[in-house]
This record gives sequence, structure tokens and C-alpha cells, in this order.
Amino acid sequence: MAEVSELAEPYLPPASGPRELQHVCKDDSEGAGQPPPPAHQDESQSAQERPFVTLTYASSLDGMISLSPGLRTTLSGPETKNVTHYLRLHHDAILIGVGTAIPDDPSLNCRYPSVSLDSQPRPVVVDPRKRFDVHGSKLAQLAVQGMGKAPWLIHAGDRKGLDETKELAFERIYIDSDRDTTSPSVIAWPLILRALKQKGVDSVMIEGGATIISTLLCMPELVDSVIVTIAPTWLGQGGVSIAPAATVVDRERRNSATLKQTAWRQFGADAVLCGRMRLAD
Ligand SMILES: NC(=O)C1=CN([C@@H]2O[C@H](COP(=O)(O)OP(=O)(O)OC[C@H]3O[C@@H](n4cnc5c(N)ncnc54)[C@H](O)[C@@H]3O)[C@@H](O)[C@H]2O)C=CC1
Ligand SMILES: Nc1nc(O)c(N)c(N[C@@H]2O[C@H](COP(=O)(O)O)[C@@H](O)[C@H]2O)n1
Repeated sequence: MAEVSELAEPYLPPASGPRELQHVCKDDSEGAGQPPPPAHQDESQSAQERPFVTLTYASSLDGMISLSPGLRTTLSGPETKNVTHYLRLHHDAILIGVGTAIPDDPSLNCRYPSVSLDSQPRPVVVDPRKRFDVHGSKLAQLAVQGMGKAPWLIHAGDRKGLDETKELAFERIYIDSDRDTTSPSVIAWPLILRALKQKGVDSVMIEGGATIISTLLCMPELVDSVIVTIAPTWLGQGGVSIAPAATVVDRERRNSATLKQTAWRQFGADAVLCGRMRLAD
């Protein structure tokens, strides 16, 4: 536990404890080896209107997060799964997309012994068109058993016409779709994050899947920390990879996303990389 907190604490939401950086691998990249600034150091408008956002996932050495679309794939060993539970305990909410919720049927709770329901994170599923059958899900089951908070389901829809629907085991939240896109089921991320903030969520850990992580890596202004487990294995072609959209400036390819203030540590056979998003020049 001490090793996890030594590595992760500087990258956690502000209320989560002291922020001193240790165990940093020195390299030549910007900020490596330097203590990262306190969370939300530049208090921009967006930082106040949204929760602290951590992106986290487990990746293979070929940048894959599952063997094939919709196939739950274990990459983290027990030691790094423990890191995930530590991180879950330090966030108000855990968010995934419906593309993960349907195949994985996840629990999304912190499975440390004797964690009270009050300290459990709120599971949130972005499911614009209500594809997820929450009634039979593990999330609803855990909520009824008092082992996790009732999940929130985010749907695309006109808030004026549809009130929030609350049930014992889950709650539906409707957010207008993004008027800037042609798809009626795409919700702008600032609106999703603002809705969470308005409902009292001060920190959210976004665990996947590939679509959501890849999208948010292209929105560094919305992301405070990135924590990636790297497992010493290759999943092979045909897997689901994390790959932000290509960036082309003046017809030249540029890196799409880069971390700064990185810190690494080994847990079992896996490495855990922590960093902050470098904003585009
Ligand atoms: N190794 C790891 O750490 C993890 C692996 N996974 C794996 O990832 C795979 C799933 O990835 P994906 O299929 O990409 O699914 P995803 O979980 O990223 O969900 C994508 C779906 O979420 C909804 N969505 C996303 N952004 C939205 C927005 N802005 N507005 C409205 N709706 C939005 C859409 O319905 C979209 O089809 C699974 O195989 C799962 O096992 C998932 C999480 C973590
Ligand atoms: N940290 C991590 N390592 C892996 O190897 C994974 N496959 C995932 N997946 C994410 O964790 C969710 C499952 O959580 P529960 O154990 O059911 O609580 C899954 O839905 C992905 O978001 N994560």
C-alpha cells in the first residue's frame, strides 16, 4: 500500500493527501524528475466547472487493451489490480463507456476489505442510446447488496422533456447531444463532466474503453492525470488499441498526445506509469 501511495499520490485529486513525488525515473522529457505541480494549478474556468479527471487503463506492450472488441481481457496482475482498487478509493466516480459495460459486466467498486459504502466510488456508464441492460447487471446487483453505489447511466436526450429517473439500483441522467456533430448520440465531454460536477462529483477516474480513452487523449485540457498499467505481453493484431486520432499540422504528422512529469514503478510483473498531459504548443 505504501508503495502505491508513494507513486500515485502526486497524481491523485487534491483532497486525497500530500503531494510529494518519489521514485521518479529521470529522463530528458519535460518535467521528468521534477515534482509535479499541485493538481489544478492553473485554475482555468474549465477546471472549476468539471471534476478532477484521471485516465487509467491496462495496456499490453503493443498498446492493446483487449484481445478483440468486446472481449474482457485480463492484463493487470494482482499487484496492479490492487493499484486500481487504491485509485478507485481515491475518486468520487469511475466512468466507463457502454462498449465496456456490455461485454465486461464490471463491478467498478473498491474491493479493499471494510470500505464503507459511503467511501465507494460512483459507477458511471456513458450509454447514449440505452444499450446497457442495467437491470441484470453486476453494477445493479452490487448496489442492491450495498457493496457499491447505484450506477448512473448517462443518456443522450433533451433534459427539458425527460426528468432524471431514479430507481433503487440505478439512476438515469439525460444530457443534450453535441450540436456540433452530425450524430444525435454524441455528447460533448465538457457537458458530461459538468453534469457530474453539478451532481457533487469532484473527481472521476475514467477506466475505458478504447473509444473514450483515445478521444480524451486528444482533449488534454480536460485531463489532469494519466495512470497506465503496462503488462509484459503482446496481445497481437486484431486487438483493441488505445490510439488517439492522428494530428497533422501543415501537412506534417505530429505526435497526438504526450505526457509530462512522468513517474514509473514496478508492481509484480507490470509497470505503472503516471503522468500529466502536455498541452499542445
Ligand atoms: N485493459 C483495460 O484497462 C480496459 C479494457 N477495456 C476493453 O475495451 C473494449 C471496449 O472499448 P470500446 O468498444 O471502445 O468501448 P467504450 O467503453 O469506449 O465505449 C464506447 C461507447 O461509449 C459511448 N460513448 C463514448 N463517448 C461518448 C460521447 N462523447 N457521447 C456519447 N456516447 C459516448 C458510445 O456509445 C460508444 O460507442 C472492451 O473490449 C473492454 O474489455 C475497457 C476498459 C479498460
Ligand atoms: N486495471 C485493469 N486491468 C485490466 O487488466 C483490465 N482488464 C481492466 N479493465 C477495467 O476494469 C473493469 C473491470 O473492473 P472489475 O474488476 O469488474 O471491478 C473493466 O470494465 C475495465 O474498465 N482494468
